[in-house]
Amino acid sequence: MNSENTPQPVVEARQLDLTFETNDGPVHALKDVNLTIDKGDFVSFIGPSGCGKTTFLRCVAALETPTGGTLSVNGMSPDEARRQRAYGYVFQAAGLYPWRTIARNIKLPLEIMGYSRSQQDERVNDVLELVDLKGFGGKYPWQLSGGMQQRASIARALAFDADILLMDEPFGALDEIVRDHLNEQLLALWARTGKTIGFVTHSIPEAVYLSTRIVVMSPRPGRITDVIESPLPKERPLDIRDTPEFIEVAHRVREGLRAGHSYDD
Ligand SMILES: Nc1ncnc2c1ncn2[C@@H]1O[C@H](COP(=O)(O)OP(=O)(O)OP(=O)(O)O)[C@@H](O)[C@H]1O
Repeated sequence: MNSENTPQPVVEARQLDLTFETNDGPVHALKDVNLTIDKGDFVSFIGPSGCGKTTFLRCVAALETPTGGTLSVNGMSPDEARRQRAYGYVFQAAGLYPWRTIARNIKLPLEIMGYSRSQQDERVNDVLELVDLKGFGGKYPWQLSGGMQQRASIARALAFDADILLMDEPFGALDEIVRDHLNEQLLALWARTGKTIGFVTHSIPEAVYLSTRIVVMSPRPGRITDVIESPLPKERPLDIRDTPEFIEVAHRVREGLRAGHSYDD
């Protein structure tokens, strides 16, 4: 059998639990989370506020420590995977340093890691090209639009050429037209690089348009209520959103969200 077709698990969560102890008592952010993300998957996490989407991504990135269950990333503990630079992380806000040019923002983690000047320049050129920002390395963040800044922060997360990209609502603050454009570019980047992507969103169309699998979550305690395998082809022009297949998947996601939603909050 072709090894390309054999799923290779990248993230494996089994009975994952995380309870935060707070002054108001324990908060059960994740309960019994079982999920496998395979190499090359594009997995979106969707669910109401507080259902643990960010917490799950942060566990994968070793930014939080689960209180129960097991979690492995590339067959290692999340901590080991972090030391090996297994992933890049894109936050909700672009978070670029205003006093550094775009190129020097991207270089910062590479400088800290001791990359040579020529390696840094090479990586910066490569990632700026990947996010379609060639020629903007010398600009300061304030000289770029919000969408371009968010692309620059994706470029920074790609600087190490990690196989896994974790993205926490990266386009949430952008208007819909810009978001559509970035969604298209992200899909093209994913197709070109074959990276494994974990993506948090509140938008049903965004989740359905981007993902190979959609993980629907529900709060109190934060848990997975549905995992939807997308039947859509890998090639996805924006107008795929008008097809019956797309509308059907979106409908299933909406039903899943409704089932897990309490309107009493
Ligand atoms: N460091 C923390 N200490 C205490 N409670 C926390 C902490 N981080 C998250 N929580 C709580 O854990 C729950 C899950 O939070 P999380 O941020 O993962 O949700 P989310 O689904 O990403 O929400 P949103 O869509 O609003 O970003 C929430 O009830 C939140 O208040």
